[in-house]
Amino acid sequence: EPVPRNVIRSPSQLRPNYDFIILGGGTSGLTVADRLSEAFPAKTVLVVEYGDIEYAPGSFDPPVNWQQSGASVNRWAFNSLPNPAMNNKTAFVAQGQVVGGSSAANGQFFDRGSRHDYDAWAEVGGDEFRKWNWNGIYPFFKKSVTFHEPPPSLVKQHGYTWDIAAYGGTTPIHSSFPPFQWADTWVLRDVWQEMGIKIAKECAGGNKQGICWVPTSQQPVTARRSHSGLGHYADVIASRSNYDLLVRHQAIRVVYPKGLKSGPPIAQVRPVPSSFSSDLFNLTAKAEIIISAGAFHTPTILQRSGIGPAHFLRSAGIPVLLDLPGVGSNLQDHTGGGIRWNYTKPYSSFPIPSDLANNATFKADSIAGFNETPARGPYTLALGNEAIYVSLPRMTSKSTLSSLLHRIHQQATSVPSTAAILPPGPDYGSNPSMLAGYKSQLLTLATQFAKPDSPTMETPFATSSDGSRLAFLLHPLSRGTVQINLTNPLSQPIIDYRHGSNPLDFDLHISHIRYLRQVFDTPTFKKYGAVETGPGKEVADSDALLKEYIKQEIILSFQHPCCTAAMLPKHKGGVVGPDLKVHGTRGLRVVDISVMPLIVGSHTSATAYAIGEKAADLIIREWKGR
Ligand SMILES: Cc1cc2nc3c(=O)[nH]c(=O)nc-3n(C[C@H](O)[C@H](O)[C@H](O)COP(=O)(O)OP(=O)(O)OC[C@H]3O[C@@H](n4cnc5c(N)ncnc54)[C@H](O)[C@@H]3O)c2cc1C
Repeated sequence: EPVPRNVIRSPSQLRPNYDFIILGGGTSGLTVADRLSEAFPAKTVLVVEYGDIEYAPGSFDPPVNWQQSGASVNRWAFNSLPNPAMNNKTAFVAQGQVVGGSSAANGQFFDRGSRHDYDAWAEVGGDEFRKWNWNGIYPFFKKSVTFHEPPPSLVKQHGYTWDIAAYGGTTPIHSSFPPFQWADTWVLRDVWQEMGIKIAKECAGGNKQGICWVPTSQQPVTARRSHSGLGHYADVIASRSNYDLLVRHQAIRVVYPKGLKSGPPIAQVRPVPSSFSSDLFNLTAKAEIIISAGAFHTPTILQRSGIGPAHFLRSAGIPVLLDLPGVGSNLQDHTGGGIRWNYTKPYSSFPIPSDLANNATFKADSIAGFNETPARGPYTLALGNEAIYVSLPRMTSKSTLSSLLHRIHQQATSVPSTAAILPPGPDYGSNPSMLAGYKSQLLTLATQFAKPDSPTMETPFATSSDGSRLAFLLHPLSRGTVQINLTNPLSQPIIDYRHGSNPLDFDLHISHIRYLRQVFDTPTFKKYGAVETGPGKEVADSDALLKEYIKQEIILSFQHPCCTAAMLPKHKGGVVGPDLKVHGTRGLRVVDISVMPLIVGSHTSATAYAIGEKAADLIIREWKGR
């Protein structure tokens, strides 16, 4: 397809100024840009995006680049600092670097959190933040996506279930169920039911527990990826003369020439690649600067602007404009270890995932099938479509749960222990606002963990003949940081997850793995002679050995970094208020998943869209008629 005329590559093509300037053209950023340019035909919107625009949807998708690893043209790949509590292992974590952001590079698993996850945002924040509870965000989930009901033939073949009441939007962000499932999906589906886990009809409507079918963020029929670069830019741009997109440019910082109260600030931007600070140029917004550069880059823009943890900024030689220690703190992500096994009795399901690697004819047919219309075969599947979600009360004994909750309360109510969990120093562990915020988070999570319908563990499936399954820790208690690189503040940030720095995360992992091991007692696993290869009974029976196993096996990022510019009151270490305005500033908002105060118990793209939709609604209400 031709590149639309509004794609801009050089500053000379820009208008003299814009009403709204959005820094980062990813999942949430383009959602906001689309809605603002639609609502205000007489106002101009500019998006500044680091990456390029890709007009071959699918070119970094299957079959060419299926389940890619490492960096590529459309994504950054980072290694975190070593995690001392995890045998000093580093996390590998990617971020979309393209128009569409991570929605153009992700695994397309398109679930939403439980209603309790969003209610927890409101609870941690307090009364002012109530509009972000489940009832407040649910309409924006519905608006954010067009769900395509599967045809009866697929429903019959795979048993897909859904509840159309959870959807209802007409936005060209599409979700659907693929025509294909691996044959051995049904093995684990049987196993979960034998363990007493119930099949849920729909998990996107706030009640998320049990065995869930999860749609993929893709077009039905063609099975091509649906992402914000298409649905919130390419698909809508023909009718918008007020929506510009500047690609291959990096937002460096915002500047308040006349002080914080006379915003909006100026945005300073430079081309990519660039090694000269003289390449920097200014962009002027009449209404607002809106930051949506993702959980790693949003805090770097703020920190380079002098908005962030004061002591750290001074050590970086940056004049402090605003002391907001929450900028770049509160980093969360999902981690997980799991169980492994081999089948010892004949296991004849075909096809299973390893057939793509081992069976050349099957692989060739799968590639051909993906390119047909309608598409068929395993490459229509992206990351998969099913998972179980289980709460602590449904997996552990009452005494294990109450001991865990007791220890969370102890951490929250004793300042020395709360402080010892956070990063050390005056910006974090000895900062009263950061302590107050973390204490609230712990107490809120303890309440949530006690609820039988609030899952703490996700395990996606299918299996394969040599099986392994992971237990995602949906609500971690450890908190990390993102900081600009002191030797080169314009380069990529330093990511310090600090996984396991709250030792109770190990207790959660231990509960999850012990629970998952019940698969070995099910008739279906016995039928196939499933033999456990990890962790094994001896290890699993010992807290100490199981902890070592977890350290060894754990995956340290499921690619869901978030929460680094949290929506919380300032006295709780928050960066933005309930209207997503940066505390103490004028004309500056953050609208991406950095604003989550607590990570949700789900993959994060659907929530990124919903945050973008709700942010746009707030901004439109404020500027209507002005
Ligand atoms: C490999 C991978 C797999 C994933 N799998 C899934 C999945 O299966 N399901 C799911 O729901 N979620 C998944 N996620 C997570 C999900 O996609 C993201 O959490 C979500 O899309 C983030 O949205 P965002 O708007 O906050 O940021 P992004 O969509 O990442 O947008 C940020 C944008 O800002 C741009 N940018 C950054 N810095 C600058 C700068 N200084 N100047 C200008 N532009 C800048 C980036 O290039 C990017 O386009 C995955 C993510 C990755 C990376």
